[in-house]
Amino acid sequence: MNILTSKQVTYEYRNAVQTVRAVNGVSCTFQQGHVYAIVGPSGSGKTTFLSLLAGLDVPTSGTIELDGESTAKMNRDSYRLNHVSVIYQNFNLFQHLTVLENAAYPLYVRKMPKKKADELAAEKLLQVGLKEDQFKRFPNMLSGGEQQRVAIARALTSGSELILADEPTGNLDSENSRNIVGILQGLAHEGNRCVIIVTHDPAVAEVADVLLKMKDGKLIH
Ligand SMILES: Nc1ncnc2c1ncn2[C@@H]1O[C@H](COP(=O)(O)OP(=O)(O)OP(=O)(O)O)[C@@H](O)[C@H]1O
Repeated sequence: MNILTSKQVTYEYRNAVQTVRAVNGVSCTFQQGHVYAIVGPSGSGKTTFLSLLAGLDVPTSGTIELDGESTAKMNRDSYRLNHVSVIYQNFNLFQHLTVLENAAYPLYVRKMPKKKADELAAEKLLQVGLKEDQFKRFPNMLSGGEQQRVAIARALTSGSELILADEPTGNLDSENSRNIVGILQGLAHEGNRCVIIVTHDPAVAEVADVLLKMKDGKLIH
């Protein structure tokens, strides 16, 4: 079943001197239960397209629909909170919260009792290969790859039906990378989520159910 649809989506970055058309008339559909990899050369518009799907930016023209309803008509905060989980290239962890609190954050927002939220978050942190003695640390006391795994654990606790990830294996060694790819694949195939990954990593592209190739802001076949 289609969960997300991009219809003729275009996005332009504009400033006083120039306009950059980063995404140019992209139409495609995304289904639950599938892993999608968006690949393409640097500057081809992958991250911009992902941020449009995530509701972080609004298309200059065209529409993005969730279950047939235009996201432009929805409250953007509630779209992001209730439907989408994003794993950012730069992790976007809260520096003043511990590793455990970062992973549990989506559950705190949903008013789950702290003890239960922390238990669930701990489970996800262990799943992505973090160790219990790291749970009370702050993000700046972890390596880049460890921070990336905290960001992935946070996406796992959120339970969102859409998981969008920008280079989720970018800072990981091959063993951790395989583990994360397996988790993302499991979320799609067993958890029936829709997983969309922007990647330069051939190992990720290889396991994707659908490969979307971008060039100069367009999807190519
Ligand atoms: N804030 C911005 N202002 C102006 N132009 C931008 C901005 N961000 C990105 N661009 C331009 O938009 C185009 C698409 O960028 P985007 O980051 O989406 O590409 P990408 O395929 O994700 O690249 P990479 O693989 O290097 O991360 C590029 O030409 C880029 O220079």
